[in-house]
Amino acid sequence: MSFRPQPPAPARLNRCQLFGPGSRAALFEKMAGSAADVINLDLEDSVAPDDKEQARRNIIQAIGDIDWGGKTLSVRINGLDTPWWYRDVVDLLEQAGERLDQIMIPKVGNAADIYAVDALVSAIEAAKGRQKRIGLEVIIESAAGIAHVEEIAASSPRLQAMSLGAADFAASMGMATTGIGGTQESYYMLHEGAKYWSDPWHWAQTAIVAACRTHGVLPVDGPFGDFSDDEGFRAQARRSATLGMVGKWAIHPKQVALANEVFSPSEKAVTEAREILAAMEEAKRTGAGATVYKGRLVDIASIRQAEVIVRQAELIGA
Ligand SMILES: CC(C)(COP(=O)(O)OP(=O)(O)OC[C@H]1O[C@@H](n2cnc3c(N)ncnc32)[C@H](O)[C@@H]1OP(=O)(O)O)[C@@H](O)C(=O)NCCC(=O)NCCSC(=O)C[C@H](O)C(=O)O
Ligand SMILES: [Mg+2]
Repeated sequence: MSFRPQPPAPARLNRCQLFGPGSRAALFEKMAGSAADVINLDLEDSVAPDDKEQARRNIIQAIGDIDWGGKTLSVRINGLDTPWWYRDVVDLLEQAGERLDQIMIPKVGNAADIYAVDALVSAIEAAKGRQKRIGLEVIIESAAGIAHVEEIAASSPRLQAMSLGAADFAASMGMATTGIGGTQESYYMLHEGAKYWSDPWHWAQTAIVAACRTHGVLPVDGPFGDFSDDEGFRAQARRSATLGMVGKWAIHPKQVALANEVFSPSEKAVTEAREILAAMEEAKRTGAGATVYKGRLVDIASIRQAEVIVRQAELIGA
């Protein structure tokens, strides 16, 4: 470990972030009743320009009126290149109640983007005497965002989570696809006449995970567009979980259970992790730094790996 220890990410569940347009207020109660850990009420790309003001009013009212239970409640504001974002922040913080937990900033390109929102949020919190400090989350979904991912992860103590937005990311990078996440037909290796598909999202995901883990931020996989393809969603989510991401967005309620399934450690994984910790306790007692568990090496690094799984299980209450 470096002299500067790795800070822990926020200790809360973030297995699934369920999105819904702020212009469809009839969905809000259903979102609140879902099994998602995080709710994202959207003011950005799922809301048509003519509906922006009504969507903002709907969200402000729903934050106070609806029982959101123990969920993290987040609102995605409009991008900083639009005329709407400052009014989103001002109205939300001046008019919405204390139940709001987080603001999501889309299409961030550098640390200054977060600084701008942080400054506005800080001023309104002080002026209005808001008691709860609002958290921020960001979407990496542009070439500039991924190029500056590390400074973005380090940008503000308010920053809680960072997602990959596959749709805008693909557009900004000029990727030859209209797919939102998942396997891309043309991204394959050819070996002896057989195709082997590769993962075009992998490098961006690992860059996000590394930046987030360095600065104590939760790394999250964004949307999977084809909500009729459960196995495609599972495969994408399993790759993300294997890389260190903690959860995934749901753009339809049927994706919530899939995300919760993938991002909750299985009973078998939790049992193994606890057994590894017990085996290492026993090894330490006898002065050993390594031992054998089920025919394979486990050592002090295995303790840290097992602790990740056990901590997650404890958050879920498993
Ligand atoms: C995708 C949808 C437009 C589909 O809506 P709909 O046609 O109403 O779906 P269904 O008829 O299949 O709905 C079945 C029941 O589920 C309820 N429902 C639908 N959506 C939601 C929801 N989001 N939360 C809770 N409940 C929902 C319906 O009311 C039906 O209920 P019932 O009649 O009682 O059975 C819609 O799902 C939708 O709008 N999804 C969210 C879209 C969104 O927010 N997009 C923005 C995030 S993705 C993005 O921005 C890209 C990203 O930035 C990037 O760049 O990658
Ligand atoms: Mg987007």
